[in-house]
Amino acid sequence: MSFFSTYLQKLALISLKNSADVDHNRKQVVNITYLLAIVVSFISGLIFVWQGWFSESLVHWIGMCASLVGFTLSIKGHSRSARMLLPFAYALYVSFCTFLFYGSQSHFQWLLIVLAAYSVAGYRVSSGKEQVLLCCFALLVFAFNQLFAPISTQYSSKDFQLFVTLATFIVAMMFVVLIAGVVVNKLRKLNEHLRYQAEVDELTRVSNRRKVLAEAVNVFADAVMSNQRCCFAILDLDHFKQINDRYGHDVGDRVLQRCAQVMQNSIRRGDWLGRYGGEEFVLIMPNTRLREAYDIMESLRIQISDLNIFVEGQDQPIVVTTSIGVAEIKDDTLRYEQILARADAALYLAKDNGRNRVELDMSELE
Ligand SMILES: Nc1nc2c(ncn2[C@@H]2O[C@H](COP(=O)(O)OP(=O)(O)OP(=O)(O)O)[C@@H](O)[C@H]2O)c(=O)[nH]1
Repeated sequence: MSFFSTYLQKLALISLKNSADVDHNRKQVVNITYLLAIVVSFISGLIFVWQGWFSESLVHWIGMCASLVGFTLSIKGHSRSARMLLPFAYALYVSFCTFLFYGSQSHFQWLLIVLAAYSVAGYRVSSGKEQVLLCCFALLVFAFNQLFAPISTQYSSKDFQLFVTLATFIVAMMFVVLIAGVVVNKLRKLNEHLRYQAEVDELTRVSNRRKVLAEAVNVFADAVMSNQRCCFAILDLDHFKQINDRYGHDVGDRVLQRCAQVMQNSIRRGDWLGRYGGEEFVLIMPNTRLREAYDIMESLRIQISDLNIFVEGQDQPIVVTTSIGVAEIKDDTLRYEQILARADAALYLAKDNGRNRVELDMSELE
């Protein structure tokens, strides 16, 4: 079932690959509904041919052609026409089959329930009126079939009706599963997108201040509970204002991006890097002693100072340096903000001592 649903969903995405279209999921629902209609009418047509009911099988082939037309319209971009055609083609096909072949006792008319699910997932939330109309339409057609279709016909033996009932249940179930899959997928992607927006700094693509400070709380709590060490470092690019003033804000942005990239590439698994604000970054290093943190920061400082950033219109590359302050958790540290404050004090020291250097929190060295 999941194998089938994966391939059906992929097929439904034929025309939608790489689409940034906001209607992406609704189109996918329309395509899935058409594909299911194609499969149902095709299998029904084959069964009728196998039974020797050649002329009767025409109803199924016409149903299949109508579904193919709708699917083609949908993938060619005529979404509105495809969306409008579907309920009518579907209702006509179900009614013809119920009246002419299966009879109301086969429960084939229950396939109309698919239109209710389709009205929810295939239309915009703002199209409430259309959705209600479609549900009413499905209900009316269902009632019409239930009340006026013959209970059985010459084609529908008891066994055949049982087969149609089971097939109807399976198709309706598959449809609901596929549509639920589309909706859940959409919600998952939306959730991921919102989380990305909430946690990632747009310019540098590293964690933003909110996210990295949330991780600082976790790392600090873990360190306290497991009686382990952890270090926080604050990194600040030197004389960044001059870069902005000399080369412009856009170039300043590029410099920030390149430096963030270097930092991101050189941090260890389990470390957390985030943009603290402006040209300042914070690095959280769990389970790390001050000396080890110093070595890591020293290596990072050298990598940044070795960066030659070429920009258009400039013969000489831009060279940027960074000052870094590092502090370690202490036995009497009660809140993570205390480590950050000590790292900040060490950073000021690095600036005061001439920049492009790493300074450790002095209180640790006493
Ligand atoms: N291009 C760019 N500039 C930024 C961004 N955020 C902050 N800045 C700039 O970063 C500069 C920071 O300047 P200062 O705080 O004076 O620090 P500095 O020039 O780096 O000097 P020191 O830190 O003392 O070495 C300001 O000019 C801000 O406008 C940003 O996202 N993009």
